[in-house]
Amino acid sequence: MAHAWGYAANNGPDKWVSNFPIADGPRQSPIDILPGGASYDSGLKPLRLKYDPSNCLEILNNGHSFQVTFADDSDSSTLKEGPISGVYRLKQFHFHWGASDDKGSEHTVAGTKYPAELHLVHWNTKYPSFGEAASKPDGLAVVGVFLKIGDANPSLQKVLDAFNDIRAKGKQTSFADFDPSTLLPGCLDYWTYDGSLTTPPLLESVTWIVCKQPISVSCQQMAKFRSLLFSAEGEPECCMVDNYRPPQPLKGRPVRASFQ
Ligand SMILES: O=C(O)/C=C/c1cccc(OCc2cccc(CC(=O)O)c2)c1
Ligand SMILES: [Zn+2]
Repeated sequence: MAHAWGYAANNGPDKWVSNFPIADGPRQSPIDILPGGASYDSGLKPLRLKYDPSNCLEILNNGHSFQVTFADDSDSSTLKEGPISGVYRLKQFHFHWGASDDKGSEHTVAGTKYPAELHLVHWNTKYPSFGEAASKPDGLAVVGVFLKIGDANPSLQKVLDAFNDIRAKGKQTSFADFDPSTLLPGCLDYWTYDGSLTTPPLLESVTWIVCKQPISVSCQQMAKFRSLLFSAEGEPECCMVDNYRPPQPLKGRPVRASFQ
């Protein structure tokens, strides 16, 4: 029977280690990023992101978050350069958020929590598939983008407008012609470190690329995030909020900055 992990007191991040012992591993994510502790690396290249909106397939409530899934059978939506070698294909993007605006991001910056965090998940094409790549130390590259309360984000609104069809766990609907680069900040300065998936199976296969500059989200748009449900149709309604793992021990890992 699939392990029913979640974010509640009885199955949340503090309980995951019992079924996923790697939760106490040497390269777990997220982390608290200390800008003063990051070392500028002039060898780090700018991120080279190329996304094709026609690869966008559907939007899904998976009971932990919602995700927008992309066709990954060609190199038409890829991440190259930055801290990685080779070509990584975009598989999906999703978010983590809080019950209130004072929390919700997974990574934090000198202890500062943002109300939400976007993850753009890419897999290394030296492996045959996402599933294969997910178990390799250089298998995945996730671009993290913080969301900060401000003006309404028109690009994000296109995603939120699909929520009525995916309110409950397991619901999905087609979602086409969306360009995820419209969710990126204007400045692509980043921090990078070796980490893991932030949900079970917590595989230590992620090169994290966390953008320094946040994108904007309005209070009303944050309320729309919180209208989703962890629960499936016919179950007692449970609002999808606080679906974030708190920062994990750095355990001596270097954090590099692409900027001074
Ligand atoms: O059996 C299952 O429920 C899942 C199996 C599985 C098997 C292999 C990989 C994998 O990845 C899930 C995933 C993908 C992308 C990001 C994250 C973490 C996050 O939310 O940032 C988790 C999941
Ligand atoms: Zn995530």
